[in-house]
Order: sequence, then C-alpha cells, then structure tokens
Amino acid sequence: MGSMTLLSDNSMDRPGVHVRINVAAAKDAEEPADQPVARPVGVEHKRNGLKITFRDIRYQVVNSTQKKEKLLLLNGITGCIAPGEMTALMGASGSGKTTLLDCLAGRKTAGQLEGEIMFAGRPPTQTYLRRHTGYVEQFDTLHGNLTVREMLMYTAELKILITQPMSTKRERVNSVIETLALTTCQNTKIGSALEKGISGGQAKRVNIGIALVTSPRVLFLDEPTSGLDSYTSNEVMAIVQALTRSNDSITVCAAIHSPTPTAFRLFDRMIILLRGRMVYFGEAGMHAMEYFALKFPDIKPFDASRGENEAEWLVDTTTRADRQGLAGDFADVYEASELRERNDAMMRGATGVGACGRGAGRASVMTLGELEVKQETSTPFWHALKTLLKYRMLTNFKDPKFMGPRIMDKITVTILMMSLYWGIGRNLVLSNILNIASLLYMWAILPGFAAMSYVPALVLERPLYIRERNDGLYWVITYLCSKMAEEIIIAFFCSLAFSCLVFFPVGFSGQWVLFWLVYWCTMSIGVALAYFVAAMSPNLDVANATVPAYVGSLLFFTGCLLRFADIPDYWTWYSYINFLRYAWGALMVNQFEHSEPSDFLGSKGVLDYYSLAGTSKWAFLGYEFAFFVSFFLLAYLALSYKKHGNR
Ligand SMILES: Nc1ncnc2c1ncn2[C@@H]1O[C@H](COP(=O)(O)OP(=O)(O)OP(=O)(O)O)[C@@H](O)[C@H]1O
Repeated sequence: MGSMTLLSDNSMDRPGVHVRINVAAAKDAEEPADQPVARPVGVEHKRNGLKITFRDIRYQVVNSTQKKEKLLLLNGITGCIAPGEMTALMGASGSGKTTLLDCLAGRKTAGQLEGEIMFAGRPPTQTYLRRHTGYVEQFDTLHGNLTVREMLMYTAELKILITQPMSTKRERVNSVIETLALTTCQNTKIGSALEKGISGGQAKRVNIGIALVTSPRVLFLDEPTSGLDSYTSNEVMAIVQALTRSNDSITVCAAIHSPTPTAFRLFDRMIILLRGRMVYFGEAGMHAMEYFALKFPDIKPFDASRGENEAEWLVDTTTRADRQGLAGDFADVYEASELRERNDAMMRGATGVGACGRGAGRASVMTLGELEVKQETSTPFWHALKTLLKYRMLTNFKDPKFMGPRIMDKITVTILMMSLYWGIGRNLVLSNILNIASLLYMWAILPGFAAMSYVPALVLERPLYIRERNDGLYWVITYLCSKMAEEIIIAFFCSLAFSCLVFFPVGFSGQWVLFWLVYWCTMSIGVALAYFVAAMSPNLDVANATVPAYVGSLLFFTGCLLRFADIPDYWTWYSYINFLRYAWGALMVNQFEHSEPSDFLGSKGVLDYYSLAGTSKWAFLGYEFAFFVSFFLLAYLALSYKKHGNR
C-alpha cells in the first residue's frame, strides 16, 4: 500500500506534461473469477477497471428525415475493451463512433439495440452504468457560476455515498485536482461562452474530473480533444492514459476523430469503423498501417519519411475509401481476415476476466453489492436537495446577473403603483372604485405575466440537467424542488417587501396578509407554469412564445375586463380554470367585503356587480394553491417523461 508518482510514458517528449497519479494497491485487484462477489451494499471498495466485451452489436434508428425508414447505424460490431488499456474508436466523420460509445455506455435513449454487451462477463444494469462508469461528453456541461473546486465538490457530494465522511470527499477532490493538474485554476470560476472563465483545456479536464470523482471502473470519452490545441490535447490524453496505467487500471474507451500524433501513440488498441461496420480491431499504431498496407496493396502506403502523421493517414485512408464507395469492401475484408479470426479466438476467452487486449490491466469483477443496487442515485433525496441548494442556489443568490432581473421589474412596478395610486384605496367614489379594481387587476396579473422570465433558467441548462441525470446525480423531483425553492424563496422576500410598499401607501382595505399571499402564490404558480412549459418545449423559442400566449388568454377571463356575468356560456369553463380569476377575485373581496357602496352601477354593490358577492377570499386563495400543486405535478411529469435530445 502506498503512494507514488507516475510519469506518463509519452510525457518525456513534451516538456511540462507530467502526470501525477496516486497509486494505492488494490485489495481485490486480481480476483480470479467472473462471478459476482458477495459484499455488503453501501461499502466502498478499492476497485479496478472492468473488461467490456461486445458481440454482434446492431443498432438501428428511425431516420429523422424519413420517418418510415430505418437506418442501421451499427452492424455486427464485435470486440472487447480491456482494463488498463486505452482503446480508440476511430473512423470517418459519421461512421458511428459516438453511437457505439453511447451503446456501450448505456446512454442510448432511442432506437433498437441488439447484440450482447457484457461488463466483466455480466450484462450491466442501467443503474450500474450510471453509478460505476464515467462518461465525458464532447461538449462541456459545467456550472459556469461555480469554481473548479466547487464543481468537483458538488459532484463528489452528490455521487459519493453519504456514509463516507466529508473529509473523504475532500481528499478525493484534492486527488482529482492534483491528478488533472488543476491546482492553479481550482479557485477560478468556470465561466461560460459569454463570460470568460477557465480555458478550454481546463474545462475539458474538469469534465474528466467530474467523471473521476467517484473512481469509476470504466471511463468513456467522446472526442476528448475536440477544440483543444495540440499541446493541451496531448496533456489531456496523457492524463487519461496515466489513469489506465495506475494500479486502478481503469478501462478507457475514447471516440476520437483526429488525434495529434502524440495523443495517437498513447492508445493501446483501436477500433476503426466505416459506415457502422468494423474495418479494423487490433493494436494501435503501426499495426493498423501494416494491416491496411497488406490487405489493400493499391493504397498509397504510410510513409513516415514524408512527414506523414499516422492518425491522419488512417482517417484519410478510411474516409477516402468511404467516399469511393468502398466502405463495404473494407468491412468484408476485415470479416474474412486472419486478424478477425485472432480477435474471435481472443474473444472466446474474453467473456470473463480472461485474455482481452494485452492483458496489462488488472481486471476486477462486479460485486453482488454493486449489482444489487437498484437506486439510480448514490445519495438520498434530502441530501441531494441540500447539496443542490448549497452549491447552486446560494451561488445564484450572490450573482447580480441572476438576482437583478428577478427584482428590478418588481421595484419598477412598485414605484409606479405607489406614485400613481397613492392614497386612492380609501376613496370610494364611483370613478375611483374602477381605479382600485384596475390596480388590483394589475397586482393579480403581473406576477403571472412575469412567468416567462423563469423559462430560460430551465431550457438553457437542459444539456447540463440531462448530463447530470445520466450521471445519476439526483432524482427528477430533487432537481425540480431545488429549482422551485430557488425562485420561491426570492419570490417570498420580494412579495413580502413590495406588498408592504404598495398596500399601505395606496391605503387598501382588508387584510394585508391576504394581499401579500395572493401575490406570492401567483408568482409561485408562474414559476411552476414556466417550468412545465419549459420542460415540454423543444427549445427556448417555443417556450417563450407559449407562456405569454397562455397567460394572455387568461386575462380576458378574470372577470375584470369582461364581467363574469357577461362571458358567453360556452366560455365560462375557461374562467373556472383560470388562476388569475381567483387571484383578482380574492383581492377584490378583501378590498370591498367590509367597505363597499350599497349601490354600484345598478348592482347591490361592487362585489355583486363583478359576481363576487358571497365568495370567500380564503377559498379563492386555496384554489390558487391547488393550481400551484397542479402545475408543479405537470412540471414533474414533463421533466420525467418528455424526452429531449434523444440520442
Ligand atoms: N435518427 C437519425 N436519423 C438519421 N441519421 C442518424 C440518426 N441518428 C444518427 N444518425 C447518423 O448516424 C451516423 C453516425 O453518427 P455518429 O454521431 O455516431 O458519428 P461519429 O462517427 O461519431 O461522427 P463524428 O466524428 O462526426 O462525431 C451519422 O451519419 C448520423 O448523421
């Protein structure tokens, strides 16, 4: 047992790329059988990489442009990925690399997948994949407002078992920061496309760090070097390679389009795809070039003396073959090759922890405890909610760009109402009663209208939400509660302050507490409504158009613009399911129940004129609350079942 520093094999030719890995000997590193091992659930063990074997993978989807047609994106893919090795998925653009990676990682949400995929000889459950593998997406999905350290701690607190003490989580994050050379930027804000934070290379390493925080047995990476300069690409890949070489021997599989020559040499094994079929599976580097030179003598051979780059040569050669319509021939030649026979022989012994790859890694097995875990998240609801609020809500509350838009509109409206309507609440002459009713109408509808401002918060962070759900960080209900809490807490304080600043200066009658609660409740309905629409809508444009269209339609049915008695019979139902009607009705009853003139425009009073006589303001507030609960449930169902970004 101990700790040492490994220097990546290839780091010597690139000054500055030093990869530090903490190596601790694994207790169960070389378990011989592929049978699950009985260990108690919930106890963390030192774990090694798992061997992945896949046989005859076929994956087809409905063609997105021609719905009646099915497309076979992967056909007859057979191979294995060994622990302690880096396996590259290569091939021309559109050849199916990401598709295969997603199939292996259990991240496909659409289409039909056939064939056999085994992790250490056993079919993995979705829950197992969420909890024990890491997936680094091609595009960064990070919280721009958090620092690098906070982002990693946030993930650690959500993914590492709650039974582990905080000190263990901190140590794990420290180790990841050190391993990924993130020490210098650990306290820098991540930033976003519009607000500069850490660099692209650092962001990529943070993404890898997120996957590593829980010591996954398998790490999948989709285009880990895209958008990075060659030095940073090499650095990132050297770090990943060092993870496979450590005693953890994790299994690494990366879809990579055009690696730098240095990054290319870090791979041990390579799968090359063309039009969804395998055209090469074997050792990486010169072995692949030799294979193609032998099988296709007409191809211009690779010539290092001309300064050719191996990765580029392979991609160019296979892409040219694809363009010339030879993809099928390349795949057929591989099918009939002795390389394929050798691979098949290797595969026959590779289902368990037997030979696969060069056998450098120490294969481990799944434990019964790991397989028995049914819960997709590692931490309970209350802990995840607390963590989301601690990292996301508190950071947002300190951000003027988040708080400003949520407060400024209410300050503006409050100033307008105070200055325009000062003292009018006590004057009950006919013309003034109409002014009071209009002011209460505005007080009721404005928070409903403000609902559209909550839409972007959910739609824009959808990729982040999808990634975090795929990583098993929290339940849907946890996410929804944290987002609602964030807005409802702000709404609570805003409504409290602004209702005082309007109610007393204007001189309204009735109970201030109802005046305040109606405002707060309508704001909360607006949040839940916005989240429901945002969760249902395919993009921001649709959501932004839907909310005002819906709320706008409600304005006609509150009973103020058109009296309830004057609404045509065939439309009255819409008035009953209009939360703004109950908001305005409650405010009117509160204002006039004890101080209305006995005669008003030919009716027995103001409330009679507006068909509100005999109604209860508290019952109306209760109906409002029921609308809040309904929209909350609809938002929950939409977030749970409406799938966006099918892959
Ligand atoms: N639903 C679909 N309808 C039509 N074509 C689809 C569908 N889903 C995927 N494809 C196609 O499948 C092919 C494989 O996509 P995939 O993302 O796996 O390719 P890739 O090798 O990773 O490409 P790149 O290197 O450009 O990222 C692409 O040509 C893509 O356009």
